[in-house]
Amino acid sequence: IYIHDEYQKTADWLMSQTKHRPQVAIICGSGLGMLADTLKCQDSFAYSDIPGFPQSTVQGHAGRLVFGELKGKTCVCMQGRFHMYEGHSLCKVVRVFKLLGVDTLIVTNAAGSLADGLQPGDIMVIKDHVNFPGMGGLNPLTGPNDDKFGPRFPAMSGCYDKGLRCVAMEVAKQLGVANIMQEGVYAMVGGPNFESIAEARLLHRLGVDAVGMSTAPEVVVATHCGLRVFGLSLITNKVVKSYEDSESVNHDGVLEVGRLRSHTVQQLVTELISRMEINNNTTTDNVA
Ligand SMILES: O=P(O)(O)O[C@@H]1C[C@H](O)[C@@H](CO)O1
Ligand SMILES: Nc1nc2[nH]cnc2c(=O)[nH]1
Repeated sequence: IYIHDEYQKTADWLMSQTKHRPQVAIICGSGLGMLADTLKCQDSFAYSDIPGFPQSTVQGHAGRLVFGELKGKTCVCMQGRFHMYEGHSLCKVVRVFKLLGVDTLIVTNAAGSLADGLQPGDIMVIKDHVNFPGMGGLNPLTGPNDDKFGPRFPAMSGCYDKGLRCVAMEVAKQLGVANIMQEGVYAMVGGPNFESIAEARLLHRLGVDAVGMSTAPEVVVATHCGLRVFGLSLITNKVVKSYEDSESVNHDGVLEVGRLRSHTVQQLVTELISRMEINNNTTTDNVA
């Protein structure tokens, strides 16, 4: 879907099918979809039944949109995301969430670590990103700008909300997992292949802490239309940076670490949502 009226049709269809009016949208990363199962009073829709929605094709991404309540907040959860490497035009479904009245977007992903201090199983709160495809012109905001959503030239400094990052660190302390959590910079590459050693070394030298194949386009679209954003990466593997290292990464291993840590990620996100203050977005500031 590309134009405002089409996003609106999708939003209207969803609002005709569910009484939930979400304040928070959550996009679940590889192996982290279990979060959606914890929503209370659920209404859920297969992507294939939602007018205008693309299909999710990757193992570990169920392809369901789940509405429900979490700690007194109404949420909508994408159990399955759309990746550029699946051949989707860069994902703008976040705009549907804006039209549903969502105030805050939470994104999670699985990522490989380049930083020495980040081990598999650690959680990285995303402080900032490098959108490699976006910088090269594969940007979801390419094309005529729709002023109803946001400005032609949106700023991206501060796109990962500082207040929410602070709350997340407090929550980690409260849950006793502060030792596995730190802030860092996420870089998106196009995928679907994992990094060559030379690419890994390049990313490391550029100051990237974790690398993955998603998130940045979603955050760009969300920031463009005025949503507040929180993001976290579950570190599922170390990116191989040495020619002496015989290890190699694979998607099953990524999903396995997701399974091992999904409960912790779920607790963190749930507690963060419980503590967050919501600005009522039913008047949708940027959206006419
Ligand atoms: O949807 P996310 O970004 O969590 O998925 C990551 C990147 C690839 O899609 C996949 C590789 O294992 O996991
Ligand atoms: N690009 C990339 N994506 C990932 N997703 C999970 N692990 C990795 C990784 O090592 N590299």
